Order: sequence, then C-alpha cells, then structure tokens
Amino acid sequence: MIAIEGLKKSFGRLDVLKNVSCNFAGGGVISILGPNASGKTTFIKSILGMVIPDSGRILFKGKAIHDTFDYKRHIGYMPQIGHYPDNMKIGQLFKMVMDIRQQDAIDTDLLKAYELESMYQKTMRTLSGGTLQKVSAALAFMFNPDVLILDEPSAGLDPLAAEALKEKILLERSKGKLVLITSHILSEADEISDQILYLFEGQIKFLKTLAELKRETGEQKLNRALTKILSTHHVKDR
Ligand SMILES: Nc1ncnc2c1ncn2[C@@H]1O[C@H](COP(=O)(O)OP(=O)(O)OP(=O)(O)O)[C@@H](O)[C@H]1O
Repeated sequence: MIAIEGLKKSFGRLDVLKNVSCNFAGGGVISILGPNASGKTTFIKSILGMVIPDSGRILFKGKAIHDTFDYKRHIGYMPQIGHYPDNMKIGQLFKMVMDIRQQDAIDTDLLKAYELESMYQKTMRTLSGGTLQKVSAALAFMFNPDVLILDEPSAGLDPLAAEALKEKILLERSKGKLVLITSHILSEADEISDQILYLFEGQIKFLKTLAELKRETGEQKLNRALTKILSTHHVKDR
C-alpha cells in the first residue's frame, strides 16, 4: 500500500529523518512510537505530501506520490491539532469539505457517536480542544478512505470519546484498512496495534509485529516489552 525508500528531511541543520525506509504492505494498525522530536509527525506529513522530503521516494499503491496528488483522496488524516477557519460553524465546515470533495459523507459513524450534528451551529473558535479533536476525527473517517493517518488521535479526548475512536479504528481495521497512528499512550497502542514502528532520532529502530515484540522479549505488555528491547538495543549500540 505504502512504500518508503530512503527518506531524508532536514530543517536547517537539524536532520529530522535520516534515510528512513519501510513498507506497509497490507492493512492493519501500525503504531508509530518514539520520543518527542524523533520525527514521527514529519514522517507522516511526508506521506501526506505536507512535508517535502530532501531525498527518497514514497510510493502509494506503487505510484510515486511526487507525481500525483490524487492519492490523497484515499487517505483520511487526523492532525495533532486541527486548524480550521475561526468563524466557520461546524456544520459549515462539514459542508465545505463535502463541496470541495464533490462528495457526500459516506461514513457518519463518528459524527453520530460524538453527536456533532447537535453542535452544527457552534463556531470553530469557541470549541473546546476535545470537541475540535472530535471534529477532526469525524472528518478523517468521513469519506471511507483506504488509509487512515492519525496523529496522536486520542490526546485531549475524554475517555468515552477515546473509546469510541478506538472501536472505530478496530472496525476499519477489520475491513482491511491500513491505519497509521502516532501515539505516546502505550496502553492504547497495546490494545489496537498489529505492528510497532519505533522511530529514534530520525531513524527506524525497529518495525515489528506486536506479537513478535512480545515473543522476543518474553513480555506480555507493550510498555515492558519496549523497555526491554530498547535497553538491549542501547547496550548493543555502545
Ligand atoms: N517546519 C519545521 N521547521 C523547523 N523544524 C521543524 C519543523 N517541523 C518539525 N521540526 C523539528 O523536527 C523535529 C521532529 O519534529 P516532529 O514533530 O516530527 O517530532 P515528533 O516525533 O512528532 O514529536 P512529538 O512526539 O513531540 O509530537 C523537532 O525537533 C522539530 O522541532
């Protein structure tokens, strides 16, 4: 579905992605983990065409994304912080997005779960952080995309809203969708991930299935497995 070959990106003298290559062949949930500033958002923004890499290639269904922007129709993106026109109402925002796509909403599951229709008259600038996240989540899933890219999706969501999002992610996964999620919440990643991609200082430390990670470390929980594997890597690196 998505192949990444030798991706490099620097901001000034800061090398943020250093020769990143990986392949997301089929569906499933891939959690992109790593410390702050390790390059997770830069990595997903590169796939979205929002960051232009200095070198390397990204292929979407076999086609280089530099040659096309049509591929973006197949990706639903939930940003870390959504930026929307301040004075627009929620209802107007949804209508605008549908007008731009020239398509009606296909998937209204989250719209309903979050009861956003009852808030259509609310103006974007007046929304709480969590409600803004709910709007972003509903938009990401709205057109039934093949791929979902979610940047720290549950940050700021209340527990019930986060649970609804998790259920939705699992439902889409069961349909064979590819879901890339950046997160710092290991318990959540543990519940929903098929694979873990660990970024460290702009490089992939590993990309493994969750089962493999647990088997290799002999741990049942992702947080303990990560602690173990990272300390082992650390020793090996020295
Ligand atoms: N547009 C930009 N201009 C300059 N530096 C940038 C830009 N975007 C990102 N960076 C820098 O690149 C590094 C990686 O940022 P990025 O947002 O990709 O990290 P992250 O792993 O997503 O972090 P976090 O876990 O804190 O969200 C950081 O040092 C950041 O300051």
